[in-house]
Amino acid sequence: MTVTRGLEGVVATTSSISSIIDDTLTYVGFDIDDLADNASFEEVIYLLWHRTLPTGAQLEELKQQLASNMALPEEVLAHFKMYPIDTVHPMAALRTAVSLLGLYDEEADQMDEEANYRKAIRLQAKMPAIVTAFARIRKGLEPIAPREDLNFAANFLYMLTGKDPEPVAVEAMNKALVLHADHELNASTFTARVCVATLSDVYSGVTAAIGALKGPLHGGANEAVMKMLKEISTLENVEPYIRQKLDNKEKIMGFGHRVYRQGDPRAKHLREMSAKLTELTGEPHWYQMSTRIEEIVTGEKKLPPNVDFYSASVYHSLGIDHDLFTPIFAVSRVSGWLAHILEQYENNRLIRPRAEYNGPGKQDYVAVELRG
Ligand SMILES: CC(=O)SCCNC(=O)CCNC(=O)[C@H](O)C(C)(C)COP(=O)(O)OP(=O)(O)OC[C@H]1O[C@@H](n2cnc3c(N)ncnc32)[C@H](O)[C@@H]1OP(=O)(O)O
Ligand SMILES: O=C([O-])CC(=O)C(=O)O
Repeated sequence: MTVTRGLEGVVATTSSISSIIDDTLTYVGFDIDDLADNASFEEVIYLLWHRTLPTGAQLEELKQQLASNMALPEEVLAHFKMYPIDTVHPMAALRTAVSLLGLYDEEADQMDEEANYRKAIRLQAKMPAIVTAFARIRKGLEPIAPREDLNFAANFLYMLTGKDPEPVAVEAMNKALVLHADHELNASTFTARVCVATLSDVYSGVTAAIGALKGPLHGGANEAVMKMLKEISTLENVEPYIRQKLDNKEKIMGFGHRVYRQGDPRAKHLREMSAKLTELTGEPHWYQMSTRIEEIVTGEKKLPPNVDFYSASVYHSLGIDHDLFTPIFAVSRVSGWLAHILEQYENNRLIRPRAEYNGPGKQDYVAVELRG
């Protein structure tokens, strides 16, 4: 047996959703740069689920379906109020809430294509409501109902704060959602596909994927980047802090990637947004520290920043609590997970690799009373 640790380079499926070829990312053949500059997140959801951009009428229909499915069942809101809110991470709350939603969806175990599509709409729509409701309830605030007149990005910000969001904030949030929507067979998407390849249900697939995204080697890195920036705290402190980490062979969060070699094409969009938003909020030091970190890490280790690095200072500038950064990633990436789940069902085969055994050789059973 040949063991490929971390399945590096292993091609486990075909997919028509997104591709990474020579460090270029496309969704259904559309370059991520083109989509980041021009597309709404709702258009991207449609693209990932239907493999074509929507007509005006199709887009309106999807927007309406999303807006009208955003509200959460009372049972889920009541559940949040029972959590030990001082210790629960919002990603854990999100994971549990998605699993819980499945209990209140009468179609949860209905496996035909139409029912699965309806569940995809409901889950996509409810993710921002879950994240924002939990964020408010833990502060003793009431959740805010979504507004049908706002787009997806604006609704997220509105449900979080209760205020009409500034156009610049909506634009940034929309772009961040577009950039995070899908990424070929990353760890959380693979997790979702493994789960539903047993013919388990959509809620189980998304719950499993949230668990995988939570880790700091994957989506959890964006929160870890902000923690690092806060620890560094001044521009002068960047160099000694980063050099000490590198000397200790510690990883710098937000750098490196399993697939990209020259760089993550999404990072430059987030870098630009970080420059603009930190200037607008009067906190340009977050951007200045970030670019200095980038100079040192790319210089010393030849490791470029990934999508998580500049998203930290972008979300911070939007006034978002740092432990909500990874849940926001999930609010976007659920579009990709759902596309992959539906694609997996279309042409399913159980995913079951092998392990090379390296434990003890053959042993004889000894009764418990005779064991030393
Ligand atoms: C949305 C996303 O999931 S993007 C990724 C988000 N994760 C992070 O930002 C966490 C930091 N980065 C990492 O841990 C890694 O680069 C990963 C997990 C993204 C990719 O991991 P892998 O492909 O398994 O690479 P691996 O961890 O084996 O690293 C290869 C080498 O580069 C080094 N390296 C990789 N990333 C970093 C980093 N961020 N800082 C310092 N060194 C690093 C490793 O120490 C290793 O060095 P060695 O060969 O001398 O031992
Ligand atoms: O593809 C990966 O391994 C991680 C990543 O960048 C993503 O999921 O967006």
